[in-house]
Amino acid sequence: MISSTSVYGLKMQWTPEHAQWPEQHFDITSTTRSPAHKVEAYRGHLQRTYQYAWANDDISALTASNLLKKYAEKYSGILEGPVDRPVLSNYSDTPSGLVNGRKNDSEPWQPSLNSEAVYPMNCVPDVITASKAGVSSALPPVDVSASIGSSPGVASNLTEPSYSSSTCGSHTVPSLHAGLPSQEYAPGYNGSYLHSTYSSQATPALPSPHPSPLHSSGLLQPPPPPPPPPALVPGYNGTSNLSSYSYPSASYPPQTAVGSGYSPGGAPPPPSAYLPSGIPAPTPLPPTTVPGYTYQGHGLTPIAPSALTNNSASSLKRKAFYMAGQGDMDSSYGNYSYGQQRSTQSPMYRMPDNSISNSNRGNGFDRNAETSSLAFKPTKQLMPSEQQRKFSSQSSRALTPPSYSTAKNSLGSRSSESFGKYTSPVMSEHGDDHRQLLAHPIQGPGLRAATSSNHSVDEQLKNTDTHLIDLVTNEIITQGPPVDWSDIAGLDLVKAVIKEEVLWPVLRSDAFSGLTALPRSILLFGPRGTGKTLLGRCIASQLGATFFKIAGSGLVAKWIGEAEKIIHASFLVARCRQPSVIFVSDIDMLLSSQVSEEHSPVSRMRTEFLMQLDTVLTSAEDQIVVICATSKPEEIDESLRRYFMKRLLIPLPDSTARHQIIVQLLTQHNYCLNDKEFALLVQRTEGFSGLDVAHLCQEAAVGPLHAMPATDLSAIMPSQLRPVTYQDFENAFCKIQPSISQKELDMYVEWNKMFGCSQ
Ligand SMILES: Nc1ncnc2c1ncn2[C@@H]1O[C@H](COP(=O)(O)OP(=O)(O)OP(=O)(O)O)[C@@H](O)[C@H]1O
Repeated sequence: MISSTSVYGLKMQWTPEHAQWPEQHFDITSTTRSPAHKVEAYRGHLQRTYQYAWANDDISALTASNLLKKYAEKYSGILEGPVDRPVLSNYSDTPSGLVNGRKNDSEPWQPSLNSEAVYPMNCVPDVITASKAGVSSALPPVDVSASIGSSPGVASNLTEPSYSSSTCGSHTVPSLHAGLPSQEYAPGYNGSYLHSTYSSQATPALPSPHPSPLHSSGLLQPPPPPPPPPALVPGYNGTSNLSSYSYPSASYPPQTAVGSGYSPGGAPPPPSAYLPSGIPAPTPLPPTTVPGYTYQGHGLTPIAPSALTNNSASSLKRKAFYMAGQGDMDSSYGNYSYGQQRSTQSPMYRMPDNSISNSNRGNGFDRNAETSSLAFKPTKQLMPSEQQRKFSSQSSRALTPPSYSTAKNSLGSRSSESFGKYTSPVMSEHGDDHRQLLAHPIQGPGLRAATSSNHSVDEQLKNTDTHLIDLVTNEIITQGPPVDWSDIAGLDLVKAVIKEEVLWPVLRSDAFSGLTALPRSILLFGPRGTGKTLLGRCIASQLGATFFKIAGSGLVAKWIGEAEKIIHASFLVARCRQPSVIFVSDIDMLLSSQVSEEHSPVSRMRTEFLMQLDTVLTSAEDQIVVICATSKPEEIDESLRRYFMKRLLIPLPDSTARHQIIVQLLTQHNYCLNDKEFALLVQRTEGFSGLDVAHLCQEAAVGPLHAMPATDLSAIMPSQLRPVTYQDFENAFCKIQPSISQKELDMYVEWNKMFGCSQ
């Protein structure tokens, strides 16, 4: 319903077209609206919206008239005021900008809803009074609107709506008075509930910053507060987020256990930038204090523990698990706390301990797993001086394997301590001749040293029959020129295995000490005369060991009554002459499964041998290697094969080895053979053992002698003999035949497949 009334003689009729009045009267020449103009247009839009609602309500003409009169008086007073102030404007710009409503977009746009831009309302009553007194003429809406330009709603609503309806008035009034500060508020009030930081825009949806005059006069009931807009504050999600904070109430007990900076004395928390003015910042929950986890910040006081949430409790449980259960593994986290020195107990920071026992030194392997853990201990740093001296001094007497020549000086040597450790002082004290024979010819000064560990051996040696010692010294210990690897033709695979698995564990017992199954006993099996004994001598030479050669056949045939004692004495002396290599040929004579009589000499001999062998195998300190050889491995009791950790087949020499053997043997003589004849010799010696080839060469070498008249043999010089020719070998072949049958060879191959350790 459109109502009309007459106010001061003016016939006014309100129509919706009035809402478009600002646009009709503004001097809009530019198509690009200034910010001010945009705001005014938006305000006009809102005004029209609410005015339609108001216009549809029935109000009395008297009410409309009174309201219009009242507003006319107000605004006429303002217009006639002495100072042209942007009271009603949302702009804090110059008046010129207010008048034309233009503002360049490039110019800074200042919000009006701040304390500086709002004109104090204490001047309004004055101007109203002055208006009542001197100005009675009603101003046309045009003039009023022009003066207040930015408030079309006011200009077009000089006739106050009825406000009888609370439904529409509740929204209309705030919009009408958005820029009208009330004198009921303090001058400093900026008209906003929000902090000045966030009140950058005025929006109709905002709750009324202050009650309208109609509210103050009781004409209107205070409208229910509208819900706050969700996006009033950029980056701040309304009040919903605020609810998640623990706003301390007035009675909130002061935090006494928070660190500095959080007002431990109960002072109010500093205001937060994201909170309205006057509202203290939410008191942060005190950080949880983990038992055992000393969180000590720099300059912060300890934080009292608080109840743990499920998540934090689970996290602490995991941390406690790692701290307790896996402390050994990664205790660097669990045991480490701020302000605490890194513990040396942690393997991560554990420094090499030079005070570890000698048994753990030098080999790079730490037997004490509990203490070593994951720490890497450089071998060089932990190599004790005594170990270095031990192996550096071994070069004086040990022959290093040729292929390991680079290690010869550093590793292929033995110290005097190692020899002296097991050298019996009895030999030097008593001065017995037979005991002096026990001394190794190249053993050196180590014989004069003695340690407490060999006292038991010395006592046993004292109690041993001197006859046995003499026997061992004269018959068992074999002295001779050292044998080099190059002296053994062929057998490359066997030699490599022996070097790797027999020699080095003895030469570097420290490095191989962690292994429990060191091959201290090996079995060489194969045809006779293939170099088994030669290998034994070579091993002893490379180790610088005393070589004990015990012939099983001789024990049984020659010393059957004393075989048991001879074996005992041999091992006893071997312990005194370490390192020692005990070579037992024809071991099948001792370990044959055919021995059935329990208390026979052979049985007792075997028992003694196995007992001594077991002692060697279980002793970590003895440097004794037992090498047994047999050409009848199939006769060894199968229950005793386990005593030999390595069972190596020593086959017949191949063509290359035979050629090498022939050359080696002929170099001692004057011979005349071309390559073709050498090739024929190699070919014709197929199936010969090394010993057979040696016999062939010996037979061929005596050919020149056989050609000499018997009368000249007594006076002829070796240089006068003719050279050995191929014809001599032809003659030798008539006498020397292969000693190994094909059947035997097949047996070795089969046995090697079943029990051998090499192919
Ligand atoms: N591989 C070889 N290289 C050089 N010479 C060898 C080789 N094999 C055997 N001989 C010669 O044969 C001889 C006998 O060798 P050796 O005694 O080592 O054989 P064996 O296998 O021990 O014999 P048996 O089983 O009868 O004891 C050696 O002195 C050597 O001259």
